[in-house]
Amino acid sequence: MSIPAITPNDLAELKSLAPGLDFTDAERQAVLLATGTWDINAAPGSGKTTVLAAKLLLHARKWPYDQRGICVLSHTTVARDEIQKRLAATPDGARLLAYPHFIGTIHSFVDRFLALPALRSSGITVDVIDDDVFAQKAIALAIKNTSVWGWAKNNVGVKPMIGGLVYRGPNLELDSENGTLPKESAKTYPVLANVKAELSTAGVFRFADMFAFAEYLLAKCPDVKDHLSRRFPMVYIDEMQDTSIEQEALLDKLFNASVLVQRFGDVNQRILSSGADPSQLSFPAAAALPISSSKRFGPTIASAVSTVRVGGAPVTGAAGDVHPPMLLMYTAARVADVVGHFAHCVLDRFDDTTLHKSSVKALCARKQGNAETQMPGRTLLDYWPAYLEQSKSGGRSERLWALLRQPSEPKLRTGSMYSRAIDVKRATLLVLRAVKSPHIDGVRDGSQLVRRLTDAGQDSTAVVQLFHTLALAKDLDGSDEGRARAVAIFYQYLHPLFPAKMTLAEFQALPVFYPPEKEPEQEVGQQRCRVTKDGRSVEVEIGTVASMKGETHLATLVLESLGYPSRRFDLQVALPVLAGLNARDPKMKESGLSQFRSLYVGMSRPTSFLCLAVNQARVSDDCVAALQQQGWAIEVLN
Ligand SMILES: Nc1ncnc2c1ncn2[C@@H]1O[C@H](COP(=O)(O)OP(=O)(O)OP(=O)(O)O)[C@@H](O)[C@H]1O
Repeated sequence: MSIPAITPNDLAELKSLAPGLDFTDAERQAVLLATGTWDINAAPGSGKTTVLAAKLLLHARKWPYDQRGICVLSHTTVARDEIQKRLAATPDGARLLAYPHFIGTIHSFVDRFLALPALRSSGITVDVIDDDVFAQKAIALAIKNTSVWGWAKNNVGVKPMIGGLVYRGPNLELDSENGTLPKESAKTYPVLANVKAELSTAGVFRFADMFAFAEYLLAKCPDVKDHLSRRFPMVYIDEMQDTSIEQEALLDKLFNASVLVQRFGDVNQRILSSGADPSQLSFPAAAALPISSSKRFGPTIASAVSTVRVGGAPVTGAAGDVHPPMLLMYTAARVADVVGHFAHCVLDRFDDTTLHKSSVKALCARKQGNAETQMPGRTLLDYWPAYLEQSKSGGRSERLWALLRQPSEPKLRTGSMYSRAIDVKRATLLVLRAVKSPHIDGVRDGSQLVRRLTDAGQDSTAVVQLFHTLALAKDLDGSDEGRARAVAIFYQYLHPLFPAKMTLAEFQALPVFYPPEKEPEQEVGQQRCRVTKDGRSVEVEIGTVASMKGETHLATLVLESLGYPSRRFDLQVALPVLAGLNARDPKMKESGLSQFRSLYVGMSRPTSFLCLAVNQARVSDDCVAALQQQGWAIEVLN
């Protein structure tokens, strides 16, 4: 089946189809004109999605089939929406948004064309496909069985394993995404198999189940592959670097050799699918087409970013240099001031008009971890102790005063009683843990507290009263007086649960009650730091590298972190490479390479100002001198 080629004449039309965008360089032209199956390995800020959307626009103008379409697959709905938005801007492009074409995530493609038909043909109606919902229901069902309940009580890994129950492969074999199943001969195995079967009948699934049902259909009906290949003679895949080995294996089974597949991605930005060995992935093919120039930043940032790449050609900067990059060295005692200091540097460099138009962010590869023997600068929590992402997996705050904070705005207080209740229960659990109460062994979640105390024959009335009191109390966290009041409240209601002989003075001195490191007014939110200087303000958003993938910032602060499992500090290893003192170890293990890829993503976000923060104890004088010679600004925070 022939697909009309895009010609140099078509490219000329891009001037009017995509005004303001520049596709005149040889690399972008080669990608736009490429027919056949190709990989496109494109640098950060090169506008991968822009080139892909331009190519689709040109296809749309001459697409000859009304029963056969173009299939565009992405990983995230953000990328899908971006492509759809660009196509919707022209009448030709808008035609690609409907039958016979498909633009969507790999998951939605698998659901629509394979998994849901397979389930329907087995008489199963889907109620919900959601990992969290599944996990909750699976655990609740499984622990009704006394053997499982007892097992889960003694082993913290059991519940996540049950929550992760999933089907794998064409034979729908039972497995778990979060742990190892018991042996089939174990008495708990049939219980888990029944839980999975029961939830399947009720239509409750995990996302990954859909891949297994897709494989099931492909094995049962081999002609599905030919059918899909006829329907979609041209396939584009965006964000290819984030494809897992399982997804890649499935994609291979979907289309036959007649289909032209073009895959866009950046091998250096592969940071989401952890655990897999990237060398097993086929992207990018040896003969990939490059787009090596970034439209985001200038040559200086480009050269810094290039030094931490793990493969491919160096990125070049097609925009202009704005400010020299900066190395900010801090002493251990000042680690919590790094973000604020960076904010001052930003205020010194940019006017208010520029600041209003764009974002300023601080990012770190690692959110939290326990490596107490190492010097600060280990995780995001060292730099910004208030940072706690309420992650989907249900991780909750470990900081007492953040949990007890009541929004000052009455509007925000109404309707949030549920989450307030969760927070005060968690706070109570933290206090009972801090006193080493003998009654809370194995309690991991504040909401289990009352039940577990009752089961243990304790009177939990006072604990319930404490929850009520804390939920309604105001201003407990913001001042010494408020915090003293909170400590007194805890003591009043909880002291019967304390170990014998604990005095009030000992209780008051517990580290759990230490005041927060930052004054609350400096914390705009858990993930924002606002700094005011000479009447001007800037807000720095704080997050992990993974949460800021794909973004463009005005200024970016990259915070050093300790890798796991490498147990090495990312910038400590990377700075001598950046400074040109030594090359990256060619035998570096995957754990180290993944840290370099995170740095690559983080350092390639800013248009105008890149700052790297590192503990002064981990940088050599030679390194500082070499960076200075390259034009880097150096600051010390001590
Ligand atoms: N062809 C182009 N001409 C002019 N500007 C462009 C072009 N392509 C992209 N840009 C601009 O360059 C910047 C970076 O683009 P974009 O974020 O799409 O790149 P990306 O390849 O997705 O980056 P990353 O992989 O780092 O997330 C944006 O400000 C975008 O508007």
